[in-house]
Amino acid sequence: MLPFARVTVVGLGLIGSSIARAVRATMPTVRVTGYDADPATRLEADALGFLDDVADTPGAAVIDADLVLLCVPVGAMGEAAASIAEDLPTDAIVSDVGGCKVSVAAAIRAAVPDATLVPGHPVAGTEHSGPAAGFATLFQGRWCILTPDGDTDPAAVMRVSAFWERMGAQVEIMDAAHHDLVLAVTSHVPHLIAYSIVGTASDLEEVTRGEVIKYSAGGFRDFTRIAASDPTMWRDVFLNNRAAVLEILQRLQEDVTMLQRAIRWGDGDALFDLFTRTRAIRRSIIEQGQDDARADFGRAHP
Ligand SMILES: NC(=O)C1=CN([C@@H]2O[C@H](COP(=O)(O)OP(=O)(O)OC[C@H]3O[C@@H](n4cnc5c(N)ncnc54)[C@H](O)[C@@H]3O)[C@@H](O)[C@H]2O)C=CC1
Ligand SMILES: O=C(O)C(=O)Cc1ccc(O)cc1
Repeated sequence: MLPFARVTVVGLGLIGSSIARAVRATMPTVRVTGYDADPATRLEADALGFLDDVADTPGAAVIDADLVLLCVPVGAMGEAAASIAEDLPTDAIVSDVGGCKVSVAAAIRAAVPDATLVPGHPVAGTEHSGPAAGFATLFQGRWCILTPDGDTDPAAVMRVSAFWERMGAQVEIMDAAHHDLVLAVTSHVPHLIAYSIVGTASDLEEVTRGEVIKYSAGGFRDFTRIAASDPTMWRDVFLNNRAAVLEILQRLQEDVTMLQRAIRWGDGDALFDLFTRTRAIRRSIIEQGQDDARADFGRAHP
């Protein structure tokens, strides 16, 4: 039996449009309605044809939904939830896909205090955004982390889990604060490092931009992919996962200082030991089958 019959996606970008496509591919009898605050995006989504209906207002989009998925930037979650509050059916489940969970759950909860809320985060994505960038297989073999609070109806959590599993994801239930710390280490700070190194390279006066592009082989090229990620989305992630990101950045700074000392004092053993340890981590990721040509990010254990 299907967990939901009428799903509404609010925010029709990379993730929202991928969910709509994945539902069509894996649960073809489920009706998917979409809404986006940007009229041009609504038109584009309609033309791409991955929805059964494109609504003109948020209220019309949710009026008979049994699952509403908020797929907007983290900083817009409260506003998006408020826009559906009046028309949300009392028995509908509200979920989201935001990359940080504590602040997002609080913003949604404040806007729809009586709704059944099952916050989520599919740990799957790309550096692209918008409705044309989505694809039906995005969540296959990837983790989706759900962060319900202790009071949430377990049946609602099970239905949202079943929904993600149908789309090929593997579900993990986690405390929201723990999610935010884990993702700060594995996703948020790595993105910050990429934004930072690509910015530094392009600012260097003695190296022309032309040379940066011409000689961007290997590692630097990988950083430029990450640093091409959506500016609105990532600004919001950093502003909404402040404490965890700052804690991990502090640790990183200490570790970089240690490397700086090792280089200054010619301590080759310290460098060699660290590089040996990090190589083993990469190898264990590959052995566990988490590597992927598209992106290494968030592949579920087999
Ligand atoms: N991009 C990625 O790789 C991943 C993103 N996420 C999360 O998914 C969410 C969406 O990200 P993307 O799909 O990549 O962004 P996107 O930029 O492709 O799409 C976001 C859409 O939300 C719309 N929007 C903004 N405010 C709105 C509002 N108040 N009401 C209705 N629509 C509104 C925008 O017009 C845009 O079309 C973010 O919270 C992000 O943290 C989660 C996993 C991966
Ligand atoms: O493209 C990549 O490498 C990513 O890291 C994708 C991604 C971006 C944001 C998320 O919250 C989850 C996954």
